Amino acid sequence: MLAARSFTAARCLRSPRVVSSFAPVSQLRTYASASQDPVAKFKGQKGSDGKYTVTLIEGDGIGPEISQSVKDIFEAAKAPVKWESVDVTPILKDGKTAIPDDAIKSVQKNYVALKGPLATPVGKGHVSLNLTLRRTFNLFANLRPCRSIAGYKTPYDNVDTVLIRENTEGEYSGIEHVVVDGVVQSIKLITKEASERVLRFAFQYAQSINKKKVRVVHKATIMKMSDGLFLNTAREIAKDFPDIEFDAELLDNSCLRIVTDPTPYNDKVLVMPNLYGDILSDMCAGLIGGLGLTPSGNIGDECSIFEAVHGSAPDIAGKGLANPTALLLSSIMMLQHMGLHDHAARIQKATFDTLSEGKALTGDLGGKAKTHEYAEAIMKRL
Ligand SMILES: NC(=O)C1=CN([C@@H]2O[C@H](COP(=O)(O)OP(=O)(O)OC[C@H]3O[C@@H](n4cnc5c(N)ncnc54)[C@H](O)[C@@H]3O)[C@@H](O)[C@H]2O)C=CC1
Ligand SMILES: O=C(O)CCC(=O)C(=O)O
Ligand SMILES: [Mg+2]
Repeated sequence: MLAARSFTAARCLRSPRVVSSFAPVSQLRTYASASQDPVAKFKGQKGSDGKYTVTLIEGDGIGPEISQSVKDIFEAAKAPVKWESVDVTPILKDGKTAIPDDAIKSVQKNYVALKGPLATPVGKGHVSLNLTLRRTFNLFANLRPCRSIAGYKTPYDNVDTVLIRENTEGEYSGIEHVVVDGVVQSIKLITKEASERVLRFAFQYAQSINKKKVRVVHKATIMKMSDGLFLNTAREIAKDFPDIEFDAELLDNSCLRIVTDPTPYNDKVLVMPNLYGDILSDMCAGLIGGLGLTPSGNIGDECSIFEAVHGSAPDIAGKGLANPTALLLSSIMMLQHMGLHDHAARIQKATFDTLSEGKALTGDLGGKAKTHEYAEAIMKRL
């Protein structure tokens, strides 16, 4: 018997219309009732000025620069969004790193946030605020689509991977301690409940974008109990989705095969524990031109936070060199999630047209344009 809080197939998508190459998240009805449906929620949120308030966490490093581009492009596109900027400088609560209350209230009130990258100190210092946000809001699935950009040449022209990463536990549970001097233990926590939640999301998502296969990526050969639980839960969930073909592959083999030829992965949704998804999503970004291009959505039942796959890029921060596309595509996923499909489609078309024209590319894509010049080229097309 699966956990009582599990989602049923009846709660999943009702409208499988795919409107864009990225994530039509709003078409997934993983919500118990219409009152929990994000699109219904957002309709109720429309202000008297016709705009929706969205929480904005600008982030560190290149975060403010790429956030500015998104804000400028949204304004030029007349997207009905009002930004509510919040500070997530961590506070200590009962000796643990926590997000300030004002930021939490803002995301809870608005149901949706766009987030720039947040830097995590290596070793000593606060724990990852990215992971803290995901756990704070129970954002159980991290959806990371990665698709070739038409006109931008890479060794593969037709990459179209969709990776879904368990987002609240696994290797990133943050449970570490010194056993004795010189011996440290780090616990990989896998629960059936969290596994079931993200796996069911993966099957529903596959249906919504017309992918016929779901593949679990794992190392249950080595981590027999933890990855074994994830894999066995997947086998159980798969029975509820007879129209979707299910299989499994070992992580190391997946890495080899994807970089050798990603094409066989185009008809699949890949779902996996936290660490594997973190690594594989950067690897997939490398197949299409780098981290400047890949978006993501942290999806929860109550609220969702959209962000790029990349980090704060300290090596190029403050120089106007950052590519804002990844955050912009994340904001397009966010608009789709809110049911604002027309605005999403317009901004997406202007972005892809600018990229394929190739005249105003940022340095990571071999161009000379500054962050704002690339953004202006997109705005001219709106
Ligand atoms: N979700 C998040 O907020 C994430 C935060 N981080 C944090 O970011 C910090 C830096 O991590 P790194 O390992 O350096 O990874 P990173 O993703 O920040 O950068 C890796 C490489 O990609 C380039 N790059 C990344 N985004 C780019 C963009 N938009 N345009 C052009 N080039 C771009 C960087 O210049 C760098 O050479 C760390 O403190 C890490 O904890 C890392 C990954 C995700
Ligand atoms: O939180 C961090 O420092 C890194 C997180 C990360 O790499 C990711 O979410 O992809
Ligand atoms: Mg990462």
